[in-house]
Amino acid sequence: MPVVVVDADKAGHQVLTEQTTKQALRACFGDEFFDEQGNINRPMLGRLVFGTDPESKTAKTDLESIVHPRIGEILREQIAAAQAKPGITAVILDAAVLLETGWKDFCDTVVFIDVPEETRRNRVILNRNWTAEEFASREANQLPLETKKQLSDHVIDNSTTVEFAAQQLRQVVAKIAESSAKS
Ligand SMILES: CC(C)(COP(=O)(O)OP(=O)(O)OC[C@H]1O[C@@H](n2cnc3c(N)ncnc32)[C@H](O)[C@@H]1O)[C@@H](O)C(=O)NCCC(=O)NCCS
Ligand SMILES: Nc1ncnc2c1ncn2[C@@H]1O[C@H](COP(=O)(O)OP(=O)(O)OP(=O)(O)O)[C@@H](O)[C@H]1O
Repeated sequence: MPVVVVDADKAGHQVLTEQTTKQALRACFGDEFFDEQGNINRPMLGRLVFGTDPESKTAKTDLESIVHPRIGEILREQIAAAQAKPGITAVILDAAVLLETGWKDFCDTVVFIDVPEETRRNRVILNRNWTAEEFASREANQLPLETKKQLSDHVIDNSTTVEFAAQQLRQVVAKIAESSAKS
């Protein structure tokens, strides 16, 4: 089943390398968030915006107001490019903040990937080198998962293997493709 995945985290990283964004971020956050080559220090910015300091919330709002419009543009472009490819069954937009940002409007259907809290925490500690605190603060900065789940059209259980989750995803994509072929 040919699908294209558009990754919002990747688009976010790309935006942080663009000159216009870097100028706006330097003006907003200062030189200390850049290394000697002029690249943004992502871990440092992450610590600020997902931190417990009183200024963290404002910093996150400032960061998002700078980067989200441009990320949205890139996502739209990537989705359009994927749709133009021959033989594509679906385009999957992978975005943690899909509902918060309104990027949901680029989609026909919203799929929630369901994983118990302890498993989620263990996976990112193991694979992303996050601490339990980093995991908690990222999630606390998103809509509550129960809300995300309620606002979604489909739920996929990813508590076990990637293969099992992929199998469910294939079924969801087939169902959507079938109903859009009918309409
Ligand atoms: C703060 C930044 C510099 C931290 O970079 P870092 O490499 O540590 O994280 P990365 O970008 O890989 O994101 C990893 C995860 O953090 C969470 N996260 C990232 N940004 C946000 C956000 N604005 N709100 C809530 N959670 C977020 C998501 O679960 C995401 O999948 C970076 O995340 C960023 O620029 N965020 C703003 C853009 C954005 O919203 N990106 C997420 C698109 S889904
Ligand atoms: N079924 C699975 N078995 C083992 N590890 C998994 C499984 N599914 C995902 N992971 C791992 O869990 C971590 C988080 O998964 P993933 O990046 O897909 O989540 P995400 O919801 O997109 O997170 P974020 O929104 O923060 O990017 C990754 O390191 C990934 O490799």
